[in-house]
Amino acid sequence: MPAAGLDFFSQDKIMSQDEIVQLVQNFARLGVTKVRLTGGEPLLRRDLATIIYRIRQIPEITDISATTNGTALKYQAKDLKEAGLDRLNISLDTFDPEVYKKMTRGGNIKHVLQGIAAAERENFKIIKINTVVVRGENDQEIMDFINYTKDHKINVRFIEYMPIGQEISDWQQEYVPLTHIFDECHRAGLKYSPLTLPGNGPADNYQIAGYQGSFGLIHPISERFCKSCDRIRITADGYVKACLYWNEELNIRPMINDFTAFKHVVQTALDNKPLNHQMAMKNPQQIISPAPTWRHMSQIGG
Ligand SMILES: Nc1nc2c(ncn2[C@@H]2O[C@H](COP(=O)(O)OP(=O)(O)OP(=O)(O)O)[C@@H](O)[C@H]2O)c(=O)[nH]1
Ligand SMILES: C[S@@+](CC[C@H](N)C(=O)[O-])C[C@H]1O[C@@H](n2cnc3c(N)ncnc32)[C@H](O)[C@@H]1O
Ligand code: SF4
Repeated sequence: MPAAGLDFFSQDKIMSQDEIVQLVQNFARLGVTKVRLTGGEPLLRRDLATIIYRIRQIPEITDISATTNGTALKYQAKDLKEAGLDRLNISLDTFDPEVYKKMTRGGNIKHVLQGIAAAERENFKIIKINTVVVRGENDQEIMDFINYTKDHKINVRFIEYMPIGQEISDWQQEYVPLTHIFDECHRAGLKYSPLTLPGNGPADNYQIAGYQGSFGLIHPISERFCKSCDRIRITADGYVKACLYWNEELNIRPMINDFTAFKHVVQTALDNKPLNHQMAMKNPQQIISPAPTWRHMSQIGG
């Protein structure tokens, strides 16, 4: 979220429930089997559970997950599970209330911890915590997160800070290579082994012997995973965004009820998708320019 905040879209600008469900049906016809509801903040949508329930009725969709900041989860975890949500990823970058407040620009960590506890009670297939490691902010807490996995059946994923949007100018100051986490484990004498978990994302997962939970590394910068990228993003206002780092967006909202035109837009977005984000990293200003479609990470959803 940028320091200056963001305006909420007006109601007519975001896709309706029927449009979202039809959009997923179209993607199911094109072979998509997995859906993630992210944000913005998905739990701000009052009809989220109904959307999940309706997506659950699409036979081709075998995996429904959501990524949330967790603050409203204590009220909604049960409904989301009952609606058919399989998996939940919750963002938590720190255990320190003051650092949390600073990193989230005013958030209250108590609500998130209550949300995580509510989710744990609901028996989701898996709960993951997303922790973006930012130099000088939370990189001192890596062992706290590792230790958290001892008694929590949760997968903590350390994510390399990615320069998206305005943050791009100073990203190297914020960035911590994730090999640092292995160093910390070695220093603490902790032995870890690789692990396979439910999920479709790019994380490499590990578990420390005897711990209930596990940890994962998502390293878009130090070790690119673009070669295996099979994700396509649709923004809340109905644009196809084929790559996190790519500025191009195609408006698919007008084609939702015209499958041939819909398919054509998806194909065009995929044809135009960059091979990888190397160029963006090398010379970001050239690629991610403040074009009309330019968005912050908090608007794309990861
Ligand atoms: N550059 C890049 N980063 C990604 C991509 N997918 C996920 N990430 C990073 O990983 C973070 C967590 O992603 P989530 O959307 O919570 O889930 P995931 O790990 O991809 O998916 P699952 O493994 O299915 O849980 C995102 O916020 C991004 O920082 C990708 O395709 N490209
Ligand atoms: C952008 S948020 C959107 C969903 C939801 N509002 C939330 O807070 O989880 C999705 C994920 O993106 C990750 N993220 C945000 N900014 C990032 C950055 N600059 N680099 C890498 N990951 C980032 C967060 O950890 C979060 O888990
Ligand atoms: S192609 Fe884009 S979205 Fe896919 S992994 Fe690479 S940077 Fe991420």
